[in-house]
This record gives sequence, structure tokens and C-alpha cells, in this order.
Amino acid sequence: MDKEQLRKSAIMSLKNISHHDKKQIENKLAENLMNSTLWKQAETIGITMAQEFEWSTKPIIKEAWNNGKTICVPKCNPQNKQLTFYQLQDFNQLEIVYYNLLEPKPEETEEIVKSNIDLLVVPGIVFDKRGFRIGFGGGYYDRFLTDFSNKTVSIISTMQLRDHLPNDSFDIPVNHIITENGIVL
Ligand SMILES: Nc1nc2c(c(=O)[nH]1)N(C=O)[C@@H](CNc1ccc(C(=O)N[C@@H](CCC(=O)O)C(=O)O)cc1)CN2
Ligand SMILES: Nc1ncnc2c1ncn2[C@@H]1O[C@H](COP(=O)(O)OP(=O)(O)OP(=O)(O)O)[C@@H](O)[C@H]1O
Repeated sequence: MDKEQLRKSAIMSLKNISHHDKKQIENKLAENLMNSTLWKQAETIGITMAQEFEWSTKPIIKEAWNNGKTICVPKCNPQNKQLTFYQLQDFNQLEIVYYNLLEPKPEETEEIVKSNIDLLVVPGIVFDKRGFRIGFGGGYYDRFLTDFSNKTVSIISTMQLRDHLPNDSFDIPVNHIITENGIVL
């Protein structure tokens, strides 16, 4: 299958998970992330606001705030496909501008530069065991990761994990993968 087919079929499966199963998996994902040394060692964490069939990130963000960590979330620039991260201190600092994505309001938040993000939680639809990923196809994270030198992790269900995905020259794998069953990379 090519990337587009892999993306489509995985999105279908994710949309078909029952509310009950989704909650259960989300609880395990958050628990496994928070028990990891990756999490414990990170002061500043970059993470997206999950939408629809993505795994909820709100409990993770709240827990980070409770632990005194700094959370920053991305804003897309559709012209150049670049991401800029802003510190989120309250869910009221979010707005929907396009793509139906919740993004930070730049006039109410401070920019956090790339080198200050200790741990970047990278979203995606399908992954392989080497950490290669297929996202929504914007190439936003592929571009962002070209000069990102700190740690990256993706939090996914085992149903999103494949042995081997086709990868392009610009694809940059994530360093770590955490599933409901624990750390697999
Ligand atoms: N929750 C969440 N936020 C995220 C991401 C994500 O995967 N999840 N991203 C991960 O990278 C970035 C946004 N990624 C995007 C990737 C592709 C398109 C895109 O191709 N949009 C179509 C229009 C889609 C539509 O309106 O239906 C387009 O531009 O033609 C949009 C956003 C940043 N924020
Ligand atoms: N470093 C880069 N520089 C320029 N263009 C890039 C770069 N990385 C990816 N692209 C372009 O972005 C497009 C989308 O890439 P890809 O299908 O891998 O996105 P994705 O990983 O699914 O999306 P995302 O990173 O937004 O989650 C590709 O057509 C590719 O040409």
C-alpha cells in the first residue's frame, strides 16, 4: 500500500473505536508516558491539541501543569508549512482558525523557541517499529524535525504500529514510541 492508502485505512480504524475502548487506551497511554524517564526529565513539552479520532492530550497537558512543567502547542503557517510553538497556560488561550484545529492565540501567549522544547510529542496516524511515521500529509513535522535536536516521542495504540512503512528521503523517525502496552521504541 502507498502512504495515502495506509493513512486512509488507519483513519477508518481509529474512527471505529468505541468510546469506551478509546477512553481505556487513552488512560493507559497517559499513564505509560507519565511513568517514563522521558517525561520525568522534560521541563518543557511540545504537544498538539488532539482532535476527533486522535488520542486525547488534555489529561497529559493538565498533568504537566500540575507537575510544574511548561506546555507549548503548535500553530501552523499554511503558506510555508512551518510550525511555531506557544506556551499554553490555560485552555482559554486556544482558538480555531482553520483545519478545525485548536491552536494558541499568539497575542495571548509567549513563543517558545525550538531549542527550549525538551520533549516533543509528535502526532501521527501510522508508525513503524523504527519510528517512521505517516501524519496528515502536511509535512509540518517533517520540516520541524529537520533541525530539532531534543527528544521526540509518539503516543499511539498498537493498532497504529506496522513492521515497516515506505519512507521518503525527508522523513525523520521519532526517537521513542509509547503504546498502551508500554514503551516499544
Ligand atoms: N491535533 C493535531 N494538530 C496538529 C497536527 C496533527 O497531526 N494533529 N499537525 C501535524 O502535522 C499539524 C497540522 N497538520 C496538518 C496537516 C495537513 C493539513 C492539510 O493538508 N489540510 C488540507 C485541508 C484539509 C481539510 O480542510 O479538510 C489542505 O491544506 O489542503 C492540515 C493540517 C499541526 N497541528
Ligand atoms: N524537510 C522538508 N522540506 C520540504 N518539503 C518537505 C519536507 N518534508 C516533507 N516535505 C513535503 O511535505 C509533503 C508531506 O509529507 P508527508 O506525506 O511525509 O507528511 P506527513 O508526515 O504525513 O505530515 P505531518 O508531518 O504534517 O504530520 C511531502 O509532499 C513533502 O514533499
